[in-house]
Amino acid sequence: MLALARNSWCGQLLCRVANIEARCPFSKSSSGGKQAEKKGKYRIVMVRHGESEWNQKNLFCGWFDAKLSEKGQQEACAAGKALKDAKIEFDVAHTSVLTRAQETLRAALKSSEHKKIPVCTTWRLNERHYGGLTGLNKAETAKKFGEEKVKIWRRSFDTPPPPMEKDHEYYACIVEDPRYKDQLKPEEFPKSESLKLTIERTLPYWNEVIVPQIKDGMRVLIAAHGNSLRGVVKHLECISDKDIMSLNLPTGIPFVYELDESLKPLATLKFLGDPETVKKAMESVANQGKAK
Ligand SMILES: O=C(O)[C@@H](CO)OP(=O)(O)O
Repeated sequence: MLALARNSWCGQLLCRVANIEARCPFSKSSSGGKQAEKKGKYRIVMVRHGESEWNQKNLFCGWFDAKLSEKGQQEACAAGKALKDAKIEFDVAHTSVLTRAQETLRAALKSSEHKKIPVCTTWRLNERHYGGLTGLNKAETAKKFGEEKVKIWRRSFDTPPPPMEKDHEYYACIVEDPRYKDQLKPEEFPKSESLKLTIERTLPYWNEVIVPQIKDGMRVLIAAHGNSLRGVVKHLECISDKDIMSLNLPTGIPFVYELDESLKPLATLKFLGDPETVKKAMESVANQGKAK
């Protein structure tokens, strides 16, 4: 059994949990139309953190622990309001080790006036590690290396960015962060991660911790990151390696999956937000990698 969860409450659950086979029978033809409104046997809600200070500066962030910007705080509060308006409640929440995801979770639960719930924290939900690109400006990087190259680094399925070497400006503050002490040995830290590598470390947590909770009837909220959540979405909807390139999750807008008894989504993800705003927010994430 993988020692995945830091929180002892989650640890207890892990001991009860056997490996659960991943299934992905979802097909695009079952999405949209009236099906999108259908209520599933289970439901899962996810939210990408609100805008971070490094999102605001358009810097590759990855495992650097940027805080939420003021706009990000507001987005997190708005996410909570959207959850409250939709009358969605939770029994447990999962988040990453990184402050921007934890702050988002806290602010969303607070603004939705939610009761206190257990929160499980794991590095497995962290943003993908941006390696040597960490701290670089995305638009300047596109100017230097070309937009196509930056798109491959940002969105391709299996091309990792260049590795973060030990002399990198942000290497020490990541590897020496005491919050990883009981989760990762120094040699286990990624040097950079593609989406494929991110999925390989996120899915065991999904399968062994989150899936059993959902099947136990718990109402689960995940507050995490653009790419760790793209991995979960890819898995749930069986999106191809090629098609996943065009999915850009907006900051701070919760999305919902209604799931059947085998955790197959009844429809594609449904954002709790006005469609035009969601569309613009997704385009703006995609455009961050353009040379300006
Ligand atoms: O910089 C990052 O860590 C991520 C998310 O903010 O960026 P991108 O959208 O380029 O994958």
